[in-house]
Amino acid sequence: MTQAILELRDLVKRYGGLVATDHVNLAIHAGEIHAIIGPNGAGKTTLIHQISGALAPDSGSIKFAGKEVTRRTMHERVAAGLVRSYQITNIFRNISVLDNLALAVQAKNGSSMRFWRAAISESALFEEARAIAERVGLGAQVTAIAGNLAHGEQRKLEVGLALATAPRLLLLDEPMAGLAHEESASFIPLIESLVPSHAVLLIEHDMDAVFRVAHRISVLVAGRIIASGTPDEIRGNEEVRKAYLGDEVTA
Ligand SMILES: Nc1ncnc2c1ncn2[C@@H]1O[C@H](COP(=O)(O)OP(=O)(O)OP(=O)(O)O)[C@@H](O)[C@H]1O
Repeated sequence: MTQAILELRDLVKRYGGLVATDHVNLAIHAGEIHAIIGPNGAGKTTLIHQISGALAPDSGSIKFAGKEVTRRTMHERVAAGLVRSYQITNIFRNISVLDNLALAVQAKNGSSMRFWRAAISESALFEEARAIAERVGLGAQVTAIAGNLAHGEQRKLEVGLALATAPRLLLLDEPMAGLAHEESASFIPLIESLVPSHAVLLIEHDMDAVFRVAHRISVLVAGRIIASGTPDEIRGNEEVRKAYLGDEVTA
């Protein structure tokens, strides 16, 4: 097994009397797609907020790439390569796909002055932006105004914006929510293509997609991880069936 890129130890988050994250221990390995599934209200969003840095845990620790990041800001985590892909809200809707990506690449590189300094750096910027557009399947839409893209294409652009920050671990929070069937289907190869160059932590309600793309799955119920394993192991786990899956993935 490769080394863990992300390690959660005894993570706890309470909302008043409710324990939304109940002593969670979890290791995500470099190059893997790791999905977290669980019923509504299980604590998936709360967990991903703590990993991204949007929410501070009450106790426990988060280690990323061997370093303690529990009290690090979201910005510091992004700089270290721990990046969450936001749903659409990140996109500048009035500019092109390529300009959106170029701005994200520029942001990663720091100074806004650098953008104007030399033609060579500007062309390198757009070259990188174009490569990312290709990578997320938007190569033919680079000149399109982002706000005019179809919903599924905007989701792909969001992933592209996250990729522009050169993440080591990408947090994908329900990337397929609200997508039509064909749009979801075209998202699956995109998620698969992110590894092994990036690790992916996926939260997704579409069980068919999860069981297809994930290398490992952790099941969260009432704030606790009740099982972690390969899709086959999770499918065959009695406790998981009883607590959550039922007959949903018995095929
Ligand atoms: N800010 C908050 N204050 C109080 N309770 C909260 C808060 N945010 C979430 N909760 C509660 O914590 C529990 C976990 O919520 P969370 O949104 O993390 O679950 P989830 O697994 O992401 O659910 P879903 O799949 O429906 O999005 C739920 O019982 C929820 O009602």
